[in-house]
Amino acid sequence: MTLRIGIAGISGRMGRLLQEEVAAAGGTLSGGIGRDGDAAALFAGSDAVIDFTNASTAERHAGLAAEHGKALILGSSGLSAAQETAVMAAAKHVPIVYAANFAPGVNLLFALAERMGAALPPEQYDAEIVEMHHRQKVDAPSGTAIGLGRAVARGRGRTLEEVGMESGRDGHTGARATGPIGFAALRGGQVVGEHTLLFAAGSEQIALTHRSFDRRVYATGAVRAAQWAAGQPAGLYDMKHVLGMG
Ligand SMILES: NC(=O)C1=CN([C@@H]2O[C@H](COP(=O)(O)OP(=O)(O)OC[C@H]3O[C@@H](n4cnc5c(N)ncnc54)[C@H](OP(=O)(O)O)[C@@H]3O)[C@@H](O)[C@H]2O)C=CC1
Ligand SMILES: O=C(O)C1=N[C@H](C(=O)O)C[C@H](O)C1
Repeated sequence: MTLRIGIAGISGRMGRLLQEEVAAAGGTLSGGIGRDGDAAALFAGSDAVIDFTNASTAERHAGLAAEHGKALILGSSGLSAAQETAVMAAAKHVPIVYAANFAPGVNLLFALAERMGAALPPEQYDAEIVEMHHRQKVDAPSGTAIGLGRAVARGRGRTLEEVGMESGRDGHTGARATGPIGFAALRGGQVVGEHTLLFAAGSEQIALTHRSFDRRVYATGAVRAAQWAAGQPAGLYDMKHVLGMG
């Protein structure tokens, strides 16, 4: 039997592509909902649900996945700490792939960010993350930018909360502090997604940039994650597990 995949956010930019990618991967589209849809019925009739909606809906869908015993692929960004805690609680009951970014190249960048964080000490190298997205994006910094910040902090043996985030610099900010990771978010036009991680020191700078040209790269990754997750025990996973990078 083919995997029955449901889509939450089916009329959105991602949802429209996900429909095509489910078919291309040989899955069965079990249904799709927008804001007025019946989420409980979607979960009941699916083996796995892919959610690209928004933070509060994602939290609710994590609860429904646990209740119905179904795998969940979570692409929505902008979740608060409390919402992420709720996702972690649901993942005790079902497999959940919660990925800030489903593009393979970005997941390699996460691994490189951790290595760079470990190799380039904060006393000498200021870490800055710049991202740009389309004008419709409602959250900032992007989930991917935060993921990069978390990876750099992890490389430095700390959490992002411990090292601190400096974002929205404006006016008389004073000199840059040593340690916090800087974030800048640009919004405009129809930019699919661009992220640059850079480390600046007194006498050198190193920067890595990822650009997505087509959001289909996320849809392909999310469907691949659904096929992978359906065979996994309960737990919280991300794309590095799906790609065999973790
Ligand atoms: N992790 C990743 O790789 C990626 C993550 N994203 C994230 O995915 C999310 C969606 O992005 P995008 O597709 O561009 O956004 P869109 O705004 O285009 O689509 C979101 C869709 O969610 C639907 N929605 C809103 N509330 C609910 C609800 N309660 N139940 C079901 N559906 C609901 C909306 O439906 P309606 O039409 O009824 O309003 C809308 O169509 C964002 O958080 C974005 O940051 C995006 C790309 C890649
Ligand atoms: O909203 C988007 O479009 C994207 N959101 C994700 C994020 O917040 O990082 C992933 C990708 O950058 C596109």
